[in-house]
Amino acid sequence: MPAITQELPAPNRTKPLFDSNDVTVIFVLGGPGAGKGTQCANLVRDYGFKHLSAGDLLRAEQDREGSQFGDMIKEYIRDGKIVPMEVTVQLLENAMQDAIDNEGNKRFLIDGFPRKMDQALKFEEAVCLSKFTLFFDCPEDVMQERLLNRGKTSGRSDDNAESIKKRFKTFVETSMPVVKHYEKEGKVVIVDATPTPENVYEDVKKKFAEKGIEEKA
Ligand SMILES: Nc1ncnc2c1ncn2[C@@H]1O[C@H](COP(=O)(O)OP(=O)(O)O)[C@@H](O)[C@H]1O
Ligand SMILES: O=c1ccn([C@@H]2O[C@H](COP(=O)(O)OP(=O)(O)O)[C@@H](O)[C@H]2O)c(=O)[nH]1
Repeated sequence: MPAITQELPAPNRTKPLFDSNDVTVIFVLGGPGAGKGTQCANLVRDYGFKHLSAGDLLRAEQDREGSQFGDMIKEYIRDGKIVPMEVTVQLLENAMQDAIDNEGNKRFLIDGFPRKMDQALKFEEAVCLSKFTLFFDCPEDVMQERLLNRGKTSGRSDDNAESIKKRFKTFVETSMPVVKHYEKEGKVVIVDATPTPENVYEDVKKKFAEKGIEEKA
C-alpha cells in the first residue's frame, strides 16, 4: 500500500484523473453482508476485473506502520461510520494508478464505495466517472445472519451485533441516498442478493450481458 501522507488532501482537479472512455469503473454497493465481496470474486475470475474494496484498503491503511490515519480509521470502522472521504478517495486513486501501471488493468470493480454522497461526487469529479452501480438488494435480517456467521472467522472488529446495528443505520441513512442518486440517473443495476451465491451470480452475469459487458475469452 503506497503511503498517502504526501498527497492529502486530494488535489482540486478541474477534470477527472482518468478518462472514463479509457478506464472502466463499476461501483458495487449493497448493505453490509449483502455479498458484495463474494460476487466480486466471481467477476474477477470470469471477467478479469481488478477488484478494489474500499473497506480492505482502509483496513490495510489502518494496519500500515506509520500511518497517521490508523487510529482514526479503526474508530470509524468499529462505529460503522464513514471515514472522511479524502482518505478513501486517495487510497482508491493510488490503488487504481498502481493497477494501471503494474498490471495494465483498466477495468475496476470498486466495492463498498461510494457510501456517502460527498464521496460519490468527489470521486467522479477528481478520479473517474462510473459506468454504473451494481446494487445487491438484501433484507437486514438476512444480512445480519450472514455477518454474525462471517464474524466467527473474519476477525473483523465490526462483525459483532453492536457494530452491525450501527452499520445498518449508516447504510440506510447515508449510503442509500447514493443508490437513489444513481437510480435517478438511470445508472443502477439491481440484483436480488437473497438466493444462493450461485443463483445471485447467474443474475449478475445476465445483467452484465445486457450492459454489453463480456466475459473474458
Ligand atoms: N448469496 C449468499 N447466500 C448465503 N451466504 C452468502 C451469500 N453471499 C455471501 N454469503 C456469505 O455472507 C457473508 C457476507 O458476504 P460478503 O461477500 O463478505 O459480503 P459484503 O462484502 O457485502 O459484506 C460471507 O460469510 C459470505 O460467505
Ligand atoms: O468508502 C468506505 C468504505 C468503507 N468504510 C468503512 O469500512 C467499513 C467496512 O466496510 P466493508 O465494505 O469492508 O464491509 P461491509 O460493511 O460492506 O461488510 C464500513 O462500515 C465503514 O466504516 C468507509 O468508511 N468508507
